[in-house]
Amino acid sequence: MENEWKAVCEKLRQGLSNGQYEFYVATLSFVRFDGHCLTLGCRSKFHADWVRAHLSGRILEAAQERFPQLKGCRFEILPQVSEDEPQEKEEEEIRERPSGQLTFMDIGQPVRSVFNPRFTFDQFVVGQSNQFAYATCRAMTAQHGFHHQSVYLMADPGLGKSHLTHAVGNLLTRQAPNLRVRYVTAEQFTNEMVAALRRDRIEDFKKTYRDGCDILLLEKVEFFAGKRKIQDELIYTLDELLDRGRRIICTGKTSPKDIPKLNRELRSRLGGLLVAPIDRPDFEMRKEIIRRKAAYDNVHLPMEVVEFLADRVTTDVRQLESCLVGLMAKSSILGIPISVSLAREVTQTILDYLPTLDIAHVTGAVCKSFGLQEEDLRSKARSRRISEARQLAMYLCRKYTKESLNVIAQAFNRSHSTVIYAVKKVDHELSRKNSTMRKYLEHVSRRIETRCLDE
Ligand SMILES: Nc1ncnc2c1ncn2[C@@H]1O[C@H](COP(=O)(O)OP(=O)(O)OP(=O)(O)O)[C@@H](O)[C@H]1O
Repeated sequence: MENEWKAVCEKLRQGLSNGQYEFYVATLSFVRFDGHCLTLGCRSKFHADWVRAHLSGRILEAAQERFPQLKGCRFEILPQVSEDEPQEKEEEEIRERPSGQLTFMDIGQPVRSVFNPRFTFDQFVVGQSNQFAYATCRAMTAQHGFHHQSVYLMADPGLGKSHLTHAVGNLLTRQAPNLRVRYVTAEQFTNEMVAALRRDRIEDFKKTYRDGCDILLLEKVEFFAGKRKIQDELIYTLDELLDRGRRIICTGKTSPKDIPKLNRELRSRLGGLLVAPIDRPDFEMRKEIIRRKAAYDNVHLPMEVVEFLADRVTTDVRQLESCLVGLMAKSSILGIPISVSLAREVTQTILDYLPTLDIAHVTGAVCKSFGLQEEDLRSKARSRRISEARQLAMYLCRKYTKESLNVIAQAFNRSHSTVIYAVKKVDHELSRKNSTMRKYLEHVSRRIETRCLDE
């Protein structure tokens, strides 16, 4: 049975960030499976609460593949026993403790909704980068709205496509329980169709999607690339739905025209939806996202920690969330307060997929962004543009590389006190409202991080 649980963990690993997996799933222990209920052990109430709030649906779904007949899961908070205490004593203590103190039911019932309860409009932070996407999704849920256009949400991973799609699903199923809202990923759609073909039930499959659906939420359409037969079926389904005035949300990482191996008709159907792009959040939005997510978990974060995280994690919101989750977990599990130094430790671990950067990476990215040559940064030139670029480069070398102040100073042909001054100056500029330095920083950081990911 434990091996079955290990397989479930592997499955869960695929959908989670490293941080979430290591902190929350790898630390769960298999306790028992009684034929209907899977009991898992947690290390603390925080651990159990968090898993319950965030992972319950996923765990149940993944475990049902391995534990047939599984109806629900139960979480027990395992007592922290020192290693030299005998096993029997531990078991006896557990038996003696009133059950209410030791365990609490979690998932218990089968999942009622496919929609993640955390993904609501209230929990979605709106800013310049996602305003239009938010508005189009909101309009879709307006009860007396005149504007019910179908939408194609387009964004890089981790920027909120699923969040908005689930928010529509959550709200519509609450507002109008009789509305048939069908949520499916392109992969699930494909699997269902293949299974229907195998079982000679393709007519049922078509009915489900064409007749049994008022709103179709279809995620990650790039999965259809190269799957001709599935694409043909999808075209008919989309046509039927749109002809009947049904609403559709599709999501994808790129514009439909850039999805490879998609047939022309499907490309044009998807391209005909209202395309709503989502861009990366800026610094202020990232701060608000962190604040709101921490507040949701009833965790107070000092402002300097919020700013540290928003500054350090610029790639996507999922990454930001992983760092926050890791930070809250580490603080709770170790029983130490949340601080910038703890945040630094956690982000380092979580972001260490970024290869170690050197000074050349950083100066290369700065020069590209500012249209300068590397010699300009080392030269005596003091024009405003070169000075700003040089100071930013020094600041980013401190942020991204492990080099000492002296090594950085030498690389720029300067003294180590000049580097300290540059870092302070950039910090000061960043703290100003509407700081231009912040824009430069975001631009160059993105260039550096994207380059890392490509390597
Ligand atoms: N504007 C936002 N406000 C609050 N949370 C956000 C926002 N954007 C993204 N998130 C959070 O970031 C995480 C990743 O978002 P989501 O799963 O929606 O990304 P996605 O674009 O669907 O990514 P993928 O293409 O990898 O599936 C989620 O936990 C989501 O709640």
